[in-house]
Amino acid sequence: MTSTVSASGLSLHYGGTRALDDVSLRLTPGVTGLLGPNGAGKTTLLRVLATAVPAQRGRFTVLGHDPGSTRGRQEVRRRLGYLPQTPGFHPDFTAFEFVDYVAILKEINNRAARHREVRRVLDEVDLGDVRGKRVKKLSGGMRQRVALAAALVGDPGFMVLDEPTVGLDPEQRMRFRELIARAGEGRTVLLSTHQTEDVAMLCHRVLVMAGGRIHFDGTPAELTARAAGRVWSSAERAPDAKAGWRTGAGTFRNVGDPPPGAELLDPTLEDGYLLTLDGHGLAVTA
Ligand SMILES: Nc1ncnc2c1ncn2[C@@H]1O[C@H](COP(=O)(O)OP(=O)(O)OP(=O)(O)O)[C@@H](O)[C@H]1O
Repeated sequence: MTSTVSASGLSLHYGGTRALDDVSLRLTPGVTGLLGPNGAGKTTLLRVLATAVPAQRGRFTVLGHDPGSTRGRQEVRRRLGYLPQTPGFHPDFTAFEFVDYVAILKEINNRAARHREVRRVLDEVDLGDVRGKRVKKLSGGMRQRVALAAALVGDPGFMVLDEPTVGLDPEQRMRFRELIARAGEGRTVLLSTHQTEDVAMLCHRVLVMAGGRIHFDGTPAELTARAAGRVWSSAERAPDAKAGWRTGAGTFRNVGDPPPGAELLDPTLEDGYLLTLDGHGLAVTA
């Protein structure tokens, strides 16, 4: 399959901090999850790919356009939908006004066509009924949907979503998950998240970052399989486990290298993720 995004050797240092360190990747249609601990470099990678900040080294293309030139950057931005970690809402804007403002920035100059597009994307995220409400009056989940609607303006071929489900309650998160899945039908979405469950349920592919580098690039099933035979149950705390906690049933669930004869449990994607981080200077002991 042809890649929507193709990046090689992306690096970006802030003083002595290597926020991005020689990152290469290819993204294809569908939702790709980006997991990593705080400070891993996820937001930096997303900001570089969204052309919000230039990399100091390396290059990338989006749908064949190279943002290295002013013209190329413009072409990339026309094809991009970006939901940043903190969408800059003007609190007095209505949902319609905010999305319309983004549509103006996206250079949809014909007023009637633009307003049609704003209504279309608000309907797509099920906010058609509240488009006249002020953003500050909406719930957190609705506000995130307004931000998603803004990112959907102009039907972009590539979408970058930075922790869009953070702070949402389970019902809102589930609803948002449906919308992300819909957004990923036929288009390329890169989703940064701390929710391993979202990745397990939504993504056809997952990247794990730590220390500015990508340490895993594969399917969710492959990430889960990394923990096969490495999750076990015990009656007592297992001192050598990399992570372990007492479950509601009173037994311990451990991740790491089990002792002989241990009662093995089915691994989850989160187990595979924790084991991937191990060995990259990150403690995973609970
Ligand atoms: N503008 C900046 N100036 C200096 N350091 C920065 C800046 N932005 C990011 N960093 C540093 O770069 C590293 C990567 O940060 P980044 O925000 O990309 O991580 P992240 O994986 O998105 O983290 P989180 O999950 O907490 O959002 C961190 O060490 C961070 O402190």
